[in-house]
Amino acid sequence: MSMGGAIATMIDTVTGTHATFLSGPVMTANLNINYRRPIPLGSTVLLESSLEKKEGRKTFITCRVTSTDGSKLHTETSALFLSITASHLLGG
Ligand SMILES: CCCCCCCC(=O)SCCNC(=O)CCNC(=O)[C@H](O)C(C)(C)COP(=O)(O)OP(=O)(O)OC[C@H]1O[C@@H](n2cnc3c(N)ncnc32)[C@H](O)[C@@H]1OP(=O)(O)O
Repeated sequence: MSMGGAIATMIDTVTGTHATFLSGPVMTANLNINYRRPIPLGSTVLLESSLEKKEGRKTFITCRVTSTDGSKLHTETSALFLSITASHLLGG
Protein backbone atom coordinates (compact mmCIF):
# COMPACT_ATOMS: atom_id res chain seq x y z
CA MET A 1 0.00 0.00 0.00
CA SER A 2 1.18 3.53 -0.75
CA MET A 3 2.03 5.70 2.26
CA GLY A 4 -0.28 8.58 3.14
CA GLY A 5 2.57 11.09 3.00
CA ALA A 6 3.54 9.99 -0.50
CA ILE A 7 -0.08 10.33 -1.62
CA ALA A 8 -0.21 13.79 -0.01
CA THR A 9 2.93 14.81 -1.95
CA MET A 10 1.30 13.75 -5.19
CA ILE A 11 -1.86 15.72 -4.38
CA ASP A 12 0.06 18.82 -3.20
CA THR A 13 2.11 18.80 -6.41
CA VAL A 14 -0.88 18.51 -8.72
CA THR A 15 -3.16 20.97 -6.88
CA GLY A 16 -0.23 23.36 -6.27
CA THR A 17 0.62 23.36 -9.97
CA HIS A 18 -3.04 23.92 -10.79
CA ALA A 19 -3.29 26.83 -8.31
CA THR A 20 -0.05 28.33 -9.67
CA PHE A 21 -1.41 28.13 -13.20
CA LEU A 22 -4.59 29.93 -12.08
CA SER A 23 -3.19 32.42 -9.57
CA GLY A 24 0.59 32.78 -10.02
CA PRO A 25 2.98 32.13 -7.09
CA VAL A 26 1.20 30.43 -4.17
CA MET A 27 1.95 28.46 -1.04
CA THR A 28 -0.10 25.63 0.43
CA ALA A 29 -1.88 26.96 3.52
CA ASN A 30 -4.16 23.98 4.13
CA LEU A 31 -4.37 20.45 2.75
CA ASN A 32 -7.27 18.37 4.03
CA ILE A 33 -7.16 14.77 2.78
CA ASN A 34 -9.72 12.05 3.41
CA TYR A 35 -8.24 8.63 2.72
CA ARG A 36 -11.13 6.42 1.58
CA ARG A 37 -9.47 3.35 0.08
CA PRO A 38 -5.83 2.18 0.03
CA ILE A 39 -3.77 2.59 -3.14
CA PRO A 40 -2.02 -0.70 -4.01
CA LEU A 41 1.75 -0.27 -4.54
CA GLY A 42 2.64 0.00 -8.22
CA SER A 43 -0.87 0.83 -9.38
CA THR A 44 -1.72 3.69 -11.72
CA VAL A 45 -4.19 6.28 -10.46
CA LEU A 46 -5.98 9.32 -11.81
CA LEU A 47 -5.79 12.74 -10.10
CA GLU A 48 -8.56 15.17 -10.94
CA SER A 49 -7.98 18.72 -9.71
CA SER A 50 -10.80 21.30 -9.84
CA LEU A 51 -11.07 24.96 -8.93
CA GLU A 52 -13.67 25.37 -6.21
CA LYS A 53 -13.45 29.17 -5.90
CA LYS A 54 -11.09 32.14 -5.81
CA GLU A 55 -11.47 34.80 -3.11
CA GLY A 56 -8.86 37.54 -3.16
CA ARG A 57 -5.48 35.90 -2.41
CA LYS A 58 -7.15 32.54 -1.68
CA THR A 59 -7.47 29.78 -4.27
CA PHE A 60 -9.57 26.82 -3.14
CA ILE A 61 -8.92 23.58 -5.04
CA THR A 62 -10.49 20.14 -4.67
CA CYS A 63 -8.85 16.93 -5.83
CA ARG A 64 -10.00 13.33 -6.21
CA VAL A 65 -7.67 10.38 -6.58
CA THR A 66 -9.41 7.46 -8.29
CA SER A 67 -8.56 4.28 -10.14
CA THR A 68 -7.95 4.98 -13.84
CA ASP A 69 -11.47 3.87 -14.78
CA GLY A 70 -12.91 6.09 -12.03
CA SER A 71 -14.68 3.21 -10.30
CA LYS A 72 -12.67 3.34 -7.02
CA LEU A 73 -12.35 6.53 -4.98
CA HIS A 74 -9.04 6.53 -3.08
CA THR A 75 -8.91 10.05 -1.63
CA GLU A 76 -10.85 13.30 -1.54
CA THR A 77 -9.03 16.55 -0.81
CA SER A 78 -9.77 20.19 -0.28
CA ALA A 79 -6.79 22.52 -0.45
CA LEU A 80 -6.24 26.21 0.16
CA PHE A 81 -3.43 28.08 -1.58
CA LEU A 82 -2.49 31.65 -0.73
CA SER A 83 -0.95 33.98 -3.28
CA ILE A 84 2.43 35.22 -2.16
CA THR A 85 4.95 37.84 -3.18
CA ALA A 86 8.64 37.32 -3.89
CA SER A 87 9.53 38.91 -0.53
CA HIS A 88 7.47 36.25 1.29
CA LEU A 89 9.53 33.56 -0.46
CA LEU A 90 12.71 35.27 0.77
CA GLY A 91 11.36 35.23 4.33
CA GLY A 92 10.22 38.86 4.37
C1 LIG B 1 5.16 22.04 -8.09
C2 LIG B 1 4.50 23.39 -7.84
C3 LIG B 1 3.85 23.38 -6.50
C4 LIG B 1 3.65 24.79 -6.05
C5 LIG B 1 2.98 24.84 -4.73
C6 LIG B 1 3.92 24.41 -3.61
C7 LIG B 1 3.15 24.46 -2.37
C8 LIG B 1 3.95 24.12 -1.17
O1 LIG B 1 4.13 22.96 -0.86
S1 LIG B 1 4.45 25.41 -0.23
C9 LIG B 1 5.17 24.59 1.20
C10 LIG B 1 4.18 24.31 2.27
N1 LIG B 1 3.54 25.51 2.73
C11 LIG B 1 4.14 26.34 3.62
O2 LIG B 1 5.25 26.15 4.07
C12 LIG B 1 3.32 27.55 3.98
C13 LIG B 1 3.67 28.07 5.37
N2 LIG B 1 2.74 29.16 5.71
C14 LIG B 1 2.98 30.42 5.29
O3 LIG B 1 4.01 30.74 4.72
C15 LIG B 1 1.88 31.42 5.56
O4 LIG B 1 1.08 30.98 6.64
C16 LIG B 1 0.96 31.63 4.31
C17 LIG B 1 1.77 32.21 3.13
C18 LIG B 1 0.29 30.34 3.85
C19 LIG B 1 -0.13 32.63 4.71
O5 LIG B 1 0.48 33.71 5.36
P1 LIG B 1 0.07 35.20 5.00
O6 LIG B 1 0.36 35.48 3.57
O7 LIG B 1 0.72 36.08 6.03
O8 LIG B 1 -1.49 35.20 5.13
P2 LIG B 1 -2.38 35.56 6.43
O9 LIG B 1 -2.43 37.06 6.51
O10 LIG B 1 -1.97 34.78 7.63
O11 LIG B 1 -3.81 35.02 5.95
C20 LIG B 1 -4.45 35.56 4.82
C21 LIG B 1 -5.86 34.97 4.79
O12 LIG B 1 -5.75 33.54 4.60
C22 LIG B 1 -6.35 32.84 5.70
N3 LIG B 1 -5.50 31.68 6.04
C23 LIG B 1 -4.16 31.65 6.18
N4 LIG B 1 -3.75 30.39 6.48
C24 LIG B 1 -4.86 29.64 6.51
C25 LIG B 1 -5.10 28.26 6.77
N5 LIG B 1 -4.10 27.41 7.01
N6 LIG B 1 -6.38 27.81 6.72
C26 LIG B 1 -7.41 28.65 6.43
N7 LIG B 1 -7.24 29.97 6.18
C27 LIG B 1 -5.99 30.46 6.21
C28 LIG B 1 -6.34 33.86 6.85
O13 LIG B 1 -7.38 33.55 7.78
C29 LIG B 1 -6.62 35.15 6.10
O14 LIG B 1 -7.98 35.21 5.77
P3 LIG B 1 -8.78 36.63 5.70
O15 LIG B 1 -8.02 37.49 4.71
O16 LIG B 1 -10.13 36.23 5.22
O17 LIG B 1 -8.73 37.18 7.09
